[in-house]
Amino acid sequence: MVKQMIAPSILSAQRLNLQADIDQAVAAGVDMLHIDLMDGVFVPTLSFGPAFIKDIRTITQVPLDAHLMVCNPEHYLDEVIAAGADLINVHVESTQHIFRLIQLIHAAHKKAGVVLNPGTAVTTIAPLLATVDNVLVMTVNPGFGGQAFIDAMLEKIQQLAQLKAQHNYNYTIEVDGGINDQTIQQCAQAGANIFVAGSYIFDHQIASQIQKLQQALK
Ligand SMILES: O=C(CO)[C@@H](O)[C@H](O)COP(=O)(O)O
Ligand SMILES: [Co+2]
Repeated sequence: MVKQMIAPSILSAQRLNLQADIDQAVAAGVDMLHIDLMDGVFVPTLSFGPAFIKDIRTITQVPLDAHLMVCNPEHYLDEVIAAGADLINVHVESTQHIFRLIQLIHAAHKKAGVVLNPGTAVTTIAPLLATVDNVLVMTVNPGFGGQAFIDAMLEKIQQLAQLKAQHNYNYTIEVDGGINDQTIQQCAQAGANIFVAGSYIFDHQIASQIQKLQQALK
């Protein structure tokens, strides 16, 4: 049985009080921190760049999950690797050479994930499933925190779980967007193992929100 992991998305944390928010999340026992890189082109918003991952690396030992929402992810990969990300998630829609990127991430001894926008079918990444360590299913349209979970994504999670069981693949299934104490249960039942939550955690009392998510997974 794969471990269930909670990964707060620090996009929703207080920027001017980030270290305190991260410390609270880590003290509450989260498994990973999720960092959204946005370039204003692949998604209409700007967020953090690779240098930011490096800064976060200096304040915590918790594994770092880099979610690249950028065009030409190959331009940023070396920097993201050097910054200390542990899992690097690349959108299949963002590059013509997803396989090469997965190979480069593996060559750097990092975990490689492929991300699917809500409109992208699982069949698109069928040739990658034997190779990747993680499949990230976007459960909202990427670009913003605080959006509502798209229910139709549950079927995608189920498909990935079925394919994994059928072929004995090794990837984890991560969900990102609209995760709360209800949707986390639906995703877990569908077969997801890594749960990213931003606004649900950081818009309220951090420790108690994390506890509610942990409780919902029991
Ligand atoms: O990648 C993204 C958004 O594009 C996410 O990681 C968000 O940060 C999730 O925020 P919530 O939906 O949980 O508020
Ligand atoms: Co994300």
